[in-house]
Amino acid sequence: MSLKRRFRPNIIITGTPGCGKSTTCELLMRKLESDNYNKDAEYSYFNISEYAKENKLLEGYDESRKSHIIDEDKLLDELEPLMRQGGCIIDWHCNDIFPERLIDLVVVLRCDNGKLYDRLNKRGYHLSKIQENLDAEIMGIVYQDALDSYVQEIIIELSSDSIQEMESNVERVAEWLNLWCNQHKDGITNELKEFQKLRKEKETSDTEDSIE
Ligand SMILES: Nc1ncnc2c1ncn2[C@@H]1O[C@H](COP(=O)(O)OP(=O)(O)O)[C@@H](O)[C@H]1O
Repeated sequence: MSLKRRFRPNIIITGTPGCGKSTTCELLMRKLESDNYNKDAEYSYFNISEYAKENKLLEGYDESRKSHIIDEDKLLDELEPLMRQGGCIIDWHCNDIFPERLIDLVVVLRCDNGKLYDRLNKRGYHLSKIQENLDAEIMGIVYQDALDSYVQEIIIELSSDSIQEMESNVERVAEWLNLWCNQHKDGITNELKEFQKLRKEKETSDTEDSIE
């Protein structure tokens, strides 16, 4: 027996590499964990590149891109049960592999090309890899992937060119999480009551069966 509804939303923070996904997620997690903004908040952060490496969800290495290839089937097998419970903050440049029913908000971070060049150059990326990412950002590939996979209403594009913008993005996402929890509170409470009632009835009938 399991609850149909999740208690907290699942969100994807996505964008071209270098747009600021990890930094934004770290700041968001710190906000959610530290202040009294939402006492009930319990969120788990998944930096998918790291998570896939740690959990051996890789299917190879792309020598030309100098990056690991993630086994998406294995990744989904691992993540789905966790996402069904809600409260997952997913950090990945790919956003189109997750089932629509499990995603509540997709945040696409965008970045000015000059700034993106500086960030990727600082990271030591080869020029061809930098160019590939700059092209992807200009063409809005990640945003288009999101539009192809989810309804437009749950997708927001946020500029992340400066620290001030990143801080304001974190505030907005945290507010949205809080709002979602408030809006779904009644439905969840009712379902939880119903769930507990059904579980109690089942336990009682199991006990009666075992006495007979
Ligand atoms: N909004 C921002 N303003 C200034 N610097 C940023 C911003 N977002 C990220 N950075 C810097 O850019 C670099 C790449 O950020 P990161 O979060 O690792 O990007 P991603 O996870 O999208 O690859 C880091 O050095 C980070 O400090």
